[in-house]
Amino acid sequence: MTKYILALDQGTTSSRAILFDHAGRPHASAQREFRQIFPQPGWVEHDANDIWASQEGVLQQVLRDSGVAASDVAAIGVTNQRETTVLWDRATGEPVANAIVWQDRRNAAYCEQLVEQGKADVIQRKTGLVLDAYFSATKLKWLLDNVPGARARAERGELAFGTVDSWLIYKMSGAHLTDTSNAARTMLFNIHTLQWDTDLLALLDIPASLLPDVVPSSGVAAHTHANLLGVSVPIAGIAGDQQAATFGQACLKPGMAKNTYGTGCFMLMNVGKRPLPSKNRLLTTVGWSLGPGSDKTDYLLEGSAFIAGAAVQWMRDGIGIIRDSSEVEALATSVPDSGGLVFVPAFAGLGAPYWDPYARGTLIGITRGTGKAHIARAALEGVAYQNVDVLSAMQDDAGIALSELRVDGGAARNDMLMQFQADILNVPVVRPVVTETTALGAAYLAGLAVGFWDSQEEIAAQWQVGRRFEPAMAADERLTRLHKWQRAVERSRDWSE
Ligand SMILES: Nc1ncnc2c1ncn2[C@@H]1O[C@H](COP(=O)(O)OP(=O)(O)O)[C@@H](O)[C@H]1O
Ligand SMILES: O=P(O)(O)OC[C@H](O)CO
Repeated sequence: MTKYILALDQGTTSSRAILFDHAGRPHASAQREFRQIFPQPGWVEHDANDIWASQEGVLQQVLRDSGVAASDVAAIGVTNQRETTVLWDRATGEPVANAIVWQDRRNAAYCEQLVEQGKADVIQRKTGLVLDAYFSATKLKWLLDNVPGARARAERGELAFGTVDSWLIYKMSGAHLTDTSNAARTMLFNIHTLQWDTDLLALLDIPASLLPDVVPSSGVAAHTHANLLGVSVPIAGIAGDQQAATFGQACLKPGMAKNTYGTGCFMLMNVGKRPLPSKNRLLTTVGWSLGPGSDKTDYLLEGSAFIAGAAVQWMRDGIGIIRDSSEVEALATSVPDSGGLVFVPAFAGLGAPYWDPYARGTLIGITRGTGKAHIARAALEGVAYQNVDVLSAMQDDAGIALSELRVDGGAARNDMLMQFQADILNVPVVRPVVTETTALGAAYLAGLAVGFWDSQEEIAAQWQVGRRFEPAMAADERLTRLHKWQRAVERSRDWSE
């Protein structure tokens, strides 16, 4: 039997390749950063060729460095930064423009026009999404309307659109497809019928010929070109990174939730086999489809905060109060508290449940005694406070109280942040042994499809607690702090003009 599943994790700032063994443990990994392009304030782009070059580079490197033969890889799982929009020429395989990244806000005004035209309700009903520039649809429309000749070429059937999963799979195999979890992030996909929605395509003037075929998240979808690895390997798992992390955290039953602390923070809760509409401006999204049809599909509720680890990066690169992200914990714990300072990390507006693109980062309560340690502490606390708003919206929507929150992502290695998160949520926070849960989720989806793993029960049994953080804050202190946080949030809102 083949020995490994190879997961490709294409994130916002880096591409990773990880080989997983039967126990669901990482055997070897490789990672490469790639270029971020900021052409104007609020715009964020990637060169899709850089994305592919970095991903192919780590794919080859992990096999070379570990000495694992491609013939020992049972299948490939692909997981990716979501919503980021790639448009390429079917004949040459060349992108027609830079990819527009999920963080890009260039279409905020157009989205407001759609809201004014009363389109938000129909969009939420069909797609589960809050009408926002975050999703792919308005990014694709922008490319068609602004890249010279693109619309005419699209109408002649010469171009292909895809999220990053589609782009990577096209480069590896020539197939043009995506899975239900990624399709659900385009704002063009009906999450009830699991098909592209013709009304939304018409509303946004998007030719259907651009779109990839939609396949289940687990299932042999394509095979790699033989010249990529010397042998052809099945591509058998595909999922957006946050959905993959939810699967990798084995949140396989309704009511189970995880939070990933990367650049941003993404909390997702399994709500079962039916999409649950949110009354609190959270997103309803496809988690994964283990086969065709909605009875094989798990749905999730999602709340995102756009800034988490990025606040730590800012303290390192922007104001230079730390030299390395790992120093933030020692600095923050060098003071007993934040000295009354509150930090709302709304650098890119506020995500769920506020959806305020005009909010901005706010540091309030500065006194003569405020020092850099207080700023570090307030920043970590601010990352955690944002999740209180998201979790209370989620518990209200789902009608349940969470029994524990599973956590992962680069900033989840920060023990102070995790303890404060447990305290302020009043919910136990649990960090697993394997924290590469995004890649692991993609590996599980691929491995289930080719019989490398047999069942979801086997996967759930592999999940192991690394460390558990129990809430230890008195209720009155928590409420006092949350009240102060709410006041700070109000001051951060509606700031940018
Ligand atoms: N010890 C730490 N404490 C807090 N944040 C950290 C720590 N180490 C890394 N980070 C943050 O984690 C983020 C990287 O996590 P990762 O999961 O790789 O993110 P992404 O997938 O979004 O690129 C960075 O923003 C970094 O600032
Ligand atoms: O690349 P990440 O890990 O920051 O994830 C980005 C999300 O998929 C955006 O929706």
